[in-house]
Amino acid sequence: MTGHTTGTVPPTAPRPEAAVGTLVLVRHGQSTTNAEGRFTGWTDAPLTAHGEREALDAGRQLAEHGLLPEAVHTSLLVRSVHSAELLLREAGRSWIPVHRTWRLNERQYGALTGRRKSRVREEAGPARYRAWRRSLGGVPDPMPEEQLARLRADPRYTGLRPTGVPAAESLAGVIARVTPYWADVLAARLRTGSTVLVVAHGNSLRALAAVLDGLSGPETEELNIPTGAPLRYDVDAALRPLVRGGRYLNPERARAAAASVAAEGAA
Ligand SMILES: O=C(O)[C@@H](CO)OP(=O)(O)O
Repeated sequence: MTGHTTGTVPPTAPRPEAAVGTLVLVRHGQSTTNAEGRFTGWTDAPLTAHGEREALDAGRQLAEHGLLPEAVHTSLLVRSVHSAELLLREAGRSWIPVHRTWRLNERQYGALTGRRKSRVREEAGPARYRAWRRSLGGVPDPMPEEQLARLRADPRYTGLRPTGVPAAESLAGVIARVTPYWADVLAARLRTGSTVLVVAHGNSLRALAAVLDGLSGPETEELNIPTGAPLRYDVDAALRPLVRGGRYLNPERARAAAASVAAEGAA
């Protein structure tokens, strides 16, 4: 594994003039369940070798663009934690402060957790499958009790009491839990002129983008975020993105990969 060492530390690139802070969003690298085409949600799935390479590559891209974060925010799920570690090692920024929160966790996919997307689509039909997967309000059936009890007993979720781990979530629910983290933590850091990195999940990042860009329901439904592709948002003093939707550091790769995410389950 390579990494930047003293002497090869890349320079910080200047921000566009109107920008106050920079937010970089990265979805974790490919996980084993992504590779198998299964819903993952709040379960822990390790990165595949390909996913590790994606995380390293994201770190290289950040370094090449002089995008050097001053802090990183991850979920409590290991695919996000490990991706951030690999990325930061490669970017020469392993030493920056780390903040972890359940608010950035993937959507709780309830009864769909662990199920093959193609099978669910076949059983439920494309319209219900799409509503569960991409609409704002679609909530899958609750997670079976035993599985939910195990998740609720996980020490990493002690901080969630008294409301507890949800049995299933809609994207609107994810937006509701991500919004306070945006307003109280991320926005506050960006206002001080920081470059802030968030390494999280397809749906928690869709939620964050929906808040940042003020996306409509249909726009949110169309949004798909590929693994390991850094998405840069420069924000002005009112924390509005200078470019709506942000800019992928590698737009061509990101466009193709987002189309594959959208098509998951249909092949
Ligand atoms: O399975 C999941 O938890 C998510 C992200 O991988 O899937 P989807 O993209 O279908 O929302």
